[in-house]
Amino acid sequence: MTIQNESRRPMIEAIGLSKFYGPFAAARDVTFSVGEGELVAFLGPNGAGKSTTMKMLTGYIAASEGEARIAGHNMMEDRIEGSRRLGYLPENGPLYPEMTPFAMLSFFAEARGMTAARKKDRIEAVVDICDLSSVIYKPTSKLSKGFKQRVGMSQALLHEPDVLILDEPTAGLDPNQIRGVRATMKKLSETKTILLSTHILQEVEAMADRVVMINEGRLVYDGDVEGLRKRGDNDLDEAFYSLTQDATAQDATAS
Ligand SMILES: Nc1ncnc2c1ncn2[C@@H]1O[C@H](COP(=O)(O)OP(=O)(O)OP(=O)(O)O)[C@@H](O)[C@H]1O
Repeated sequence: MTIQNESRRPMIEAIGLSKFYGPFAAARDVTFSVGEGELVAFLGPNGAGKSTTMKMLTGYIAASEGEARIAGHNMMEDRIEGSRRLGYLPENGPLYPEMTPFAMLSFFAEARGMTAARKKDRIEAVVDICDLSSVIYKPTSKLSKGFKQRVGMSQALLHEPDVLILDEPTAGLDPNQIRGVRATMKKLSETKTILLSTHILQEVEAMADRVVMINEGRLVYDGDVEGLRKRGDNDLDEAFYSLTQDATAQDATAS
């Protein structure tokens, strides 16, 4: 990716997002944006607040404070328009595990008001992209973790969104499956804006050229992979360690 973020149209915007559960802040004043065509890794240890922030960005849960925008649409006030542009892979994979992938994709295509011809085209397209042809008539609950993730991905891609928010798309997969999912995402990143969460550093190195990192609900880094590496004496593991020690002491700007 050669264009700097500043010159791109913002497609995913977190503007001072906070989520409180009683006195506990799962996310606190999280602000960042992802420009058109960028693939950004959303990094943080378990429990850092990645899923919570992604759920606010997609409009799946309401923010306690702040605003989420997708392609310029406020996801609380204008969620339908924003959702037309957005594909979301939730952390626990596809909905409706008792359905077959074909039944689920048909259901979502109809719910989105697709014509019969478009429904057929789009189902064929996502079955091809996600390599699902061997399982489309098997109940999703009976599929391997890798196939379940791909079913979730097919649902996220069905309406041809140009923005993708993917919550740990490689979680629980074996190395071959991870390779497949990464290849799919690299291909998708040629035409789409992608935010993907992970707590795996190799994933960041392999996929993204920008990293947004949170710890204990707060943003602790927003910059390129090289800048992150420098935070840890040229070692990503070290950078991750130091940025997750004391969230309140961190400077959230890139070096
Ligand atoms: N509905 C809820 N009620 C209370 N606490 C919650 C709720 N949802 C999330 N949390 C807490 O908020 C914090 C952030 O959770 P979140 O799932 O966003 O983290 P994460 O970075 O996605 O972690 P992981 O990588 O383990 O999925 C955790 O401490 C979690 O227990």
